[in-house]
Amino acid sequence: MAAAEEGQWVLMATGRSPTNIAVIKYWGKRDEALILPVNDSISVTLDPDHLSATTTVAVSPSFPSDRMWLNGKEISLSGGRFQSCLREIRKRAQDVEDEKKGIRIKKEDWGKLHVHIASYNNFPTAAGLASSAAGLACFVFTLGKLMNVKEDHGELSSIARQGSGSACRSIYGGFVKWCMGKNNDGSDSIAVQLADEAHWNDLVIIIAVVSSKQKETSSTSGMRDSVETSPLLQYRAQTVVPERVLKMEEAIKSRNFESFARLTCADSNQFHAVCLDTSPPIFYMNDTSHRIISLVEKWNQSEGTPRVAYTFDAGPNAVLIAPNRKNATILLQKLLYYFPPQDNDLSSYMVGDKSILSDAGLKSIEDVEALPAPAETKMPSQKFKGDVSYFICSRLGAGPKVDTDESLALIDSVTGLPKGV
Ligand SMILES: Nc1ncnc2c1ncn2[C@@H]1O[C@H](COP(=O)(O)OP(=O)(O)OP(=O)(O)O)[C@@H](O)[C@H]1O
Ligand SMILES: C[C@@](O)(CCOP(=O)(O)OP(=O)(O)O)CC(=O)O
Repeated sequence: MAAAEEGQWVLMATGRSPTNIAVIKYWGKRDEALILPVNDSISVTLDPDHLSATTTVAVSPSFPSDRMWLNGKEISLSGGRFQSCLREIRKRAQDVEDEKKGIRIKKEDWGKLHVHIASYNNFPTAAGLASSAAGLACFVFTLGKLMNVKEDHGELSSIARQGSGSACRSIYGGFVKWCMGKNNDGSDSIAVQLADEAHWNDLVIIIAVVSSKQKETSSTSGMRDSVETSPLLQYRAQTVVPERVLKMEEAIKSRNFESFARLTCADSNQFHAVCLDTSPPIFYMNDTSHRIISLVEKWNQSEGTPRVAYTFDAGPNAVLIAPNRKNATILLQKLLYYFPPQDNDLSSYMVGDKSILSDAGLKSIEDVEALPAPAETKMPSQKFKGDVSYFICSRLGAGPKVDTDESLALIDSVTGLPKGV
C-alpha cells in the first residue's frame, strides 16, 4: 500500500452480471456449506440490458469495516455465503497499481483493507427471477476485478457457487452447464459454457411476471426439505437428469428446438413434482402459472410440434422460450388475449424489448381487446385481467462485464459511500 497508505484514496471497480434461467433444474444439495448439488444443471443466460445486477466495489484505508448496500439499503455482510465469497476472493488477490491515482496495493495488504460494496438489480429482487444468481455472480466477478484476481472463469464460478448455487452459471453468457462434480471439497463443481449467446440467437424469451412479491419458501430451505423427504428427488437426480443433460446438450448443439422444448417443459414439470412430493408439500406455481402451461400445451399439441417452451423456477412466474420472433409474437397475442393489463396501459405492461408489441400488431389497448380467442382452446373464453403483473421480453445475453465509465459507479469516489447516501 506504499504510495497512499496514509491517504484518503478510494479505488473502485464496477461490474454488471446477468441472471440465468435453468432449463434443466438444480434442486438439492449434497453439501450445504460448500453448495454442492445432487445433479448437473443447464441454463440460459439472459440479456443483461433486461435482467442484471450492477455492483461497485470500493477499497480505501479509511474504511473501518466491510459494508454492503443492496438497492440503496444497507444489508448485513455477516452471512456465511457473503463471507465465503469474500474470503475466497481475498485469498487470491494480487498486487494492484493505479499509476494515475498513485495507488499501490501489495497482495499481502488486502487482508488488512476493508471494502464497501453497492449493488443494484434492474429487476425485482427475491421474486423468483434469480436475483441471487445475478447478484452473487456480480459480487464475485467485481471483487475479483478490484483485487486483480487472475483465476479463470471456472474458478470464479466455483467461488460464486458458494454464494448461491445458481450464481455459478451467471459467470458465462449463452448456454451454461453446472457440472455437479465428485470431489468432497467442491473443486470440480464448476460451470462451463456450452455455447455462447450468438450460437442460437433467434431464441426469444418472454417472462410473465405473475407476482413480484417475495416468496414464502426460499429455494435454499425448499430444496433442503426436498432432499430430506422426497423419494422422487433421488430418482430424478440419479436416473432422470443424467440422461436429460446429455439430450439437452445435443439439442443445444444442433439447435433442435423440438427436443430443447420437450426437455425444458418436462424438467420444469418434474422439478415442481418434486416440490409436491416434499413433506410438507411446496407450491411455487399458482392458478395463473397453470393457465399459462395449459395455453402453451394446447397450442403445442394442436401444431403437433412444440411452438414454445415453458419453465418455472421457485415461484409462479412463467419463462417462455420461443424459437423465433414469429412464434414469440403469436404467443404474445395468445397471452394478451387471456391476460390483458389491469389498468389498460399497454406500454408499461411490456418491459425489456418492447418492440415485440408492435411486431404482434399490438399498438393500443383496442388492439388487445380486438384479439381473437386462440383457435385451439376449448376453454370458455374467460379472461384473467390483472393476473399477470407485467411481461418482460428478452433474449440470450453475454456474461459479466466490467464497466469502466466511472460516472456509472454506484459509489462516490470521494466519500466511499453509495451515491445519494
Ligand atoms: N445484486 C445483489 N447483490 C448481492 N446479493 C444479492 C443481489 N440481489 C440479490 N441478492 C441476494 O439474494 C437474495 C434473494 O435471493 P432469493 O433466492 O430469495 O431470490 P431470487 O434469487 O430473486 O429468486 P430465485 O432464486 O428463486 O429465482 C437477497 O436477499 C440477497 O441476499
Ligand atoms: C429453482 C432454481 O432456480 C433453484 C435455484 O436455487 P438457488 O441457487 O437460489 O439456491 P441456493 O444454492 O440455496 O442459493 C433452479 C435453478 O436455478 O437451477
